Amino acid sequence: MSAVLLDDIASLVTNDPAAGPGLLGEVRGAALVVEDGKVAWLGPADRAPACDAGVSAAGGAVLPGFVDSHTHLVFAGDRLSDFVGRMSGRPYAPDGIASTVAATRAAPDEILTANVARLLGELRAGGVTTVEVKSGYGLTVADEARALMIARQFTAETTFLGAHVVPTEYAADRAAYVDLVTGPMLAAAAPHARWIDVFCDRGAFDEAEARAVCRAGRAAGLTPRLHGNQLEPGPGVRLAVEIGAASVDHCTHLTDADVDALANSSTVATLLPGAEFSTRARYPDARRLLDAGVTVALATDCNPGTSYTTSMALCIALAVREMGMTPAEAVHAATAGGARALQRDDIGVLRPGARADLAILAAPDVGYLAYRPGVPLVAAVWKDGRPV
Ligand SMILES: N=CN[C@@H](CCC(=O)O)C(=O)O
Ligand SMILES: [Zn+2]
Repeated sequence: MSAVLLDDIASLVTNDPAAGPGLLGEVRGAALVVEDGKVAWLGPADRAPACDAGVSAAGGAVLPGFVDSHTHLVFAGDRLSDFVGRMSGRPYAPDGIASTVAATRAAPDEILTANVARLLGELRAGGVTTVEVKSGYGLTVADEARALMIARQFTAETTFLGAHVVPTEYAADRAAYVDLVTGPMLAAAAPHARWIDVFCDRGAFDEAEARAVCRAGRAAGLTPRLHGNQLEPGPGVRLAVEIGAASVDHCTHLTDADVDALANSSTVATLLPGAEFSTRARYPDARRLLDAGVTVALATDCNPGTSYTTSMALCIALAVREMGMTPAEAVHAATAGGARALQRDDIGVLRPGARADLAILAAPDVGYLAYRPGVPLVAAVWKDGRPV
């Protein structure tokens, strides 16, 4: 296959400290060569090798494609009325999930598949090149397996979230539902999933239930990741660290002990500011986590209940404006941080041998993603070395 030179890059974010200074490993006045879907070379433009073809970045910034490590894309219907209620002061509660479960169970495969495709198109247009997708709005053996099979058509990063909430038909017997999730539902889901997740929070699952779900998932070959500490301080972060989860997501209400535990672990803290925006909740304190040495990721949490956005740029802007991150830290968290949360080293970075997944901005610096909030700055997206 022929080599393609991407030239006229004002600022190239590599996330590779060997390539340039700072957290982002930035090269100014750069070029990048793509071959066979991978990065073959990058560096100052005046040292670029000759190539068969060339593309101009038109003086824009180029960065690794965003890695969205937390989404719930397989659903039907919407929850606009919940959102409107919250904007008038009603608090978020997980019981709203039941209405999305009902709509999702009733929807034919074609509707769910088309919905995922539409949302993935939005994510892609906004610069996301890798996406994790959870089940969790089926909550029966057949509906959870179906959600994962649909998600698998689009991504290898699929997550079994049968333990999202206890569905209404099991309200009188929670233990029976945990048995279902850790038994027949897990058996049906595992062939279609890489990860297992559990919502460990008020109104969802307690520590013992969450531990049982994670243990069963690990025994079935899935790696745990958790929703934790979204609604109140609780056991989620502690449990995630204890079991060696890849990531604990939300992290809005943390104790000093939680922050210490994360700092001394390999578990990533994935922050989801779209959820705080759309539930009018307090934002997580990213500064506190970063200063303690915790690895932080940013993700959209795209779902109809708490965060119906596909815009990673919005998440970056909120992280900078509301959570104490610098623009560089937020961009790093949305790229390299997401890759860490998915335990991937071939994405979230641009260096020779990495996947040529990248976004080209109609702006000269990635700081513009926060500086110009709400403006669609992603001019082009390449996945595996090809414009998409
Ligand atoms: N918090 C748990 N799950 C989703 C919300 C699901 C919903 O309300 O539909 C989240 O990550 O925010
Ligand atoms: Zn979630």
